[in-house]
Amino acid sequence: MIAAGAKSLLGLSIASPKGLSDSNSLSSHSRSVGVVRSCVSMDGSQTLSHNTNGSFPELKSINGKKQGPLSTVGNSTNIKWHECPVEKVDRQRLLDQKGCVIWVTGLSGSGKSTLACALNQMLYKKGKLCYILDGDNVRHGLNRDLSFKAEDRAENIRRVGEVAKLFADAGIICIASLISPYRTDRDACRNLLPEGDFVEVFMDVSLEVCEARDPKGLYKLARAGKIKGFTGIDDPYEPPLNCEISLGREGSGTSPIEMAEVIVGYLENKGYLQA
Ligand SMILES: Nc1ncnc2c1ncn2[C@@H]1O[C@H](COP(=O)(O)OS(=O)(=O)O)[C@@H](OP(=O)(O)O)[C@H]1O
Ligand SMILES: Nc1ncnc2c1ncn2[C@@H]1O[C@H](COP(=O)(O)OP(=O)(O)O)[C@@H](O)[C@H]1O
Repeated sequence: MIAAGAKSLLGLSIASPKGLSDSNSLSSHSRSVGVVRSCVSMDGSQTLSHNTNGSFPELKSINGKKQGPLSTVGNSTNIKWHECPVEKVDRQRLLDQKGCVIWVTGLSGSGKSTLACALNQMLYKKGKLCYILDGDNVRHGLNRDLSFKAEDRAENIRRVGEVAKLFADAGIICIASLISPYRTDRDACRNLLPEGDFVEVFMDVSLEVCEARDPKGLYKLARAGKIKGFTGIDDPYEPPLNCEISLGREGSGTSPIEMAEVIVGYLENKGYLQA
């Protein structure tokens, strides 16, 4: 409970979540802060306080850190990374889990979305916070400008990889379920994250099975030439060479729940279901 760790520091009252790391403690930053008034949240607990004029303390002035150099990243010039005293490790303690990305790749109809939902439900029941980035869904908004030609698929994966990285940094278990047909695009997402935090899950389901399922009728349209560049029909799919988890090979008889259990077991073993 946030109130349990509330700090009163020379007039600066900061709600300190259970286990806020000492290295991030705000106590040493309190000197330059003037008169402040605490906020009391709905449950009566004390939260981050603000100055009497209503503004929150200026973190830049209380940080007292030297400013780093300006950078150029892509087309963004003169930009600077801003640090915050509340870091990933603190968010993870709050959630009692470790942020990571479960990247589910496979043909259309291989069961990516079904698995993502089953996994989300299973982790939710264990009190773990997940968020699903599903290819179909993300293309309804953030990536609505992208087509299915190779460079747009690459941009689709790049953006989702970056968003997934932010979710992982938030301490959340992010499940990204996209066809993501190209190895280099998936590997680029892997390389955005610390070692171990990117778990590639391959839905190893044959084209024949996916086509027989055809829940949206897209394979039928692709076979009829009404959809061009459909993955597996007239567009490539490159299966992973070194994924962490491979699921769904015919004959294994794995249901979505059994598949989700495999991933939960993996996360438990690797320590991601605790801070
Ligand atoms: N040409 C073509 N090829 C493959 N898939 C197509 C295509 N056109 C539309 N769709 C629908 O889009 C869904 C896949 O989107 P993704 O963002 O996951 O694709 S990709 O990762 O950019 O390749 C995919 O959803 P899933 O069936 O859930 O995989 C399809 O419903
Ligand atoms: N493990 C499974 N075994 C049998 N059928 C499945 C399994 N997972 C999903 N399905 C079915 O296959 C179809 C495609 O699943 P879906 O999750 O939408 O795949 P994708 O997201 O990869 O396109 C759906 O009709 C779904 O009910």
